[in-house]
Amino acid sequence: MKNLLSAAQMREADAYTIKQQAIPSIDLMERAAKAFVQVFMQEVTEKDTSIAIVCGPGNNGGDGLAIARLLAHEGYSNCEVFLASFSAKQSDDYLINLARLKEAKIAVTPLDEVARLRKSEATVIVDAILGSGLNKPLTGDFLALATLVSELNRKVIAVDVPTGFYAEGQLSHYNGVKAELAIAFQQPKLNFFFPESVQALARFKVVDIGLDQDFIASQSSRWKLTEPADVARLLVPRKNFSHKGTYGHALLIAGNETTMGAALLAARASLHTGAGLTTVCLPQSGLIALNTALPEVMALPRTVDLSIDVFDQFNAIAIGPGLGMETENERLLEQIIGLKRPLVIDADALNLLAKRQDILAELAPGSILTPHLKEFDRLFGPHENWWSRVATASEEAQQRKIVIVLKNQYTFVCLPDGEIHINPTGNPAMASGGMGDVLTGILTALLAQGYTVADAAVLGVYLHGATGDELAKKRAVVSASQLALQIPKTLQKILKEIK
Ligand SMILES: NC(=O)C1=CN([C@@H]2O[C@H](COP(=O)(O)OP(=O)(O)OC[C@H]3O[C@@H](n4cnc5c(N)ncnc54)[C@H](O)[C@@H]3O)[C@@H](O)[C@H]2O)[C@@H](O)CC1
Ligand SMILES: Nc1ncnc2c1ncn2[C@@H]1O[C@H](COP(=O)(O)OP(=O)(O)O)[C@@H](O)[C@H]1O
Repeated sequence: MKNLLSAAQMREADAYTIKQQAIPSIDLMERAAKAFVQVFMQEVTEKDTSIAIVCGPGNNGGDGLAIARLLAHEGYSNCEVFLASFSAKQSDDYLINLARLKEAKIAVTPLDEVARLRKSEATVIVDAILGSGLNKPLTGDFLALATLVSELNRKVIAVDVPTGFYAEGQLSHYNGVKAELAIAFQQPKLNFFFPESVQALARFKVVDIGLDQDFIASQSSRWKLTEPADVARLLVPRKNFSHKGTYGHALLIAGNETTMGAALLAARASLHTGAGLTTVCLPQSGLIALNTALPEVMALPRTVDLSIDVFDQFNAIAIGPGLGMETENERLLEQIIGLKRPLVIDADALNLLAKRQDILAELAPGSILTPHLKEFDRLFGPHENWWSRVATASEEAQQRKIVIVLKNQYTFVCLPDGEIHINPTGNPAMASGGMGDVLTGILTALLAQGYTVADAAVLGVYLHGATGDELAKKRAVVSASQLALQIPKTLQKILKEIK
């Protein structure tokens, strides 16, 4: 997994690399500019596109100047360079690149008045005004320029980050540049994974600028990004001479009169994630549907006189999808939590726990909660932004020694040891009902097969999103049923990569 560093740690990585590789900072800047240009050329393929490169006074602006020279070298013939120097002091590497640009006979236009940019007819704007050096809110000329860049409504491609964007911390009242794309150096910024970043960028790409990998890996950071190599390492192939007993028995306590589908979806996902056996504990009225739709799955009718001993036979238990909020379900949840076994808790079970904090306190360590935003806030109180929500999730996970899977486009898997694993897979085609039920089925099947709680959570969330990504290559909308059926293909793909 990739260790995601803060902006301050990234500056240390820069400094370390400069020393360790004996590479002057101006050469590192050149490397960064070249890496940017490689991606830029894929984005803007027409070399006569009119491009405005707006450069601030620091190293972000220095990158912009180097980018302008490299683009001219690549044959982009219609570039204008604007200098947003204002009153700030210019960095050394900025000045070197300014001299190089002049040597290359490329003209620059100082923006002594911000409004001069308005006359530009560029269809693409490269935002190299301020980058990760941002240390105070935008005001004055910088704010006016950032506002104008956004207002011009051109395709804005930001160098490293859009001007005004903080790499981490709360992004409440964003007043910076609105970019179509940010081409970030070395690693994605933490805030790219937070929903509030839509105010600043539509998408991002990351380019490697060769900072010291060992140094980055050695830094202490609670933030991790799950990578394909991690899931390939975690996933265990099925063994020779194995049988259904080898892969555990998953139980899903789910479904109600009008939400029986949730139970079927979770069961379908458990089946296709490879649990040896899957049983659904559902109301009597769901039996025909279950037997018809999923003949491989067994049923445990959910009657009021259900003996609690019956739960001993299962290797992993989930409760919640489509369960319903009735008193008898609340009682059942209390009994199940009373078993003092790790559980997967989703949907209505989370909503019931929001009302019953006394039972929540009894939850066994090693349990997994899978809330979306609303379920999370119902459980742990309202949050004004995602940064504080994730902070609470991590604190709760540590205090209760549980895993909290806080679901979103980028799901945050908060572990009891304080690590927060950001999941990069998944896409908006998956934003439809039942998707969370499928995730619960996946997680329960992985636990039944003997994966540790942390591994099951990281692997399961990745698998869920990766399956959605594969389906979304050919579909604008992906349904939960389709996703559940496709899981074995994703598993096979990951296993092939191991070989
Ligand atoms: N080795 C390195 O350090 C590398 C840095 N690179 C670039 O360097 C950038 C960071 O450069 P800098 O640290 O020079 O900083 P910036 O270029 O982001 O900002 C310039 C200066 O503006 C001032 N400033 C901050 N917030 C302001 C505000 N709201 N209003 C007015 N002035 C403000 C700060 O004093 C800052 O140092 C990265 O984003 C990246 O683009 C790349 O060249 C790759 C290598
Ligand atoms: N835009 C998106 N990008 C990535 N994943 C998404 C997106 N929208 C939804 N998902 C995933 O789908 C699931 C939805 O869960 P949830 O809201 O509980 O659905 P439901 O209650 O309908 O089953 C989560 O795992 C979430 O990460």
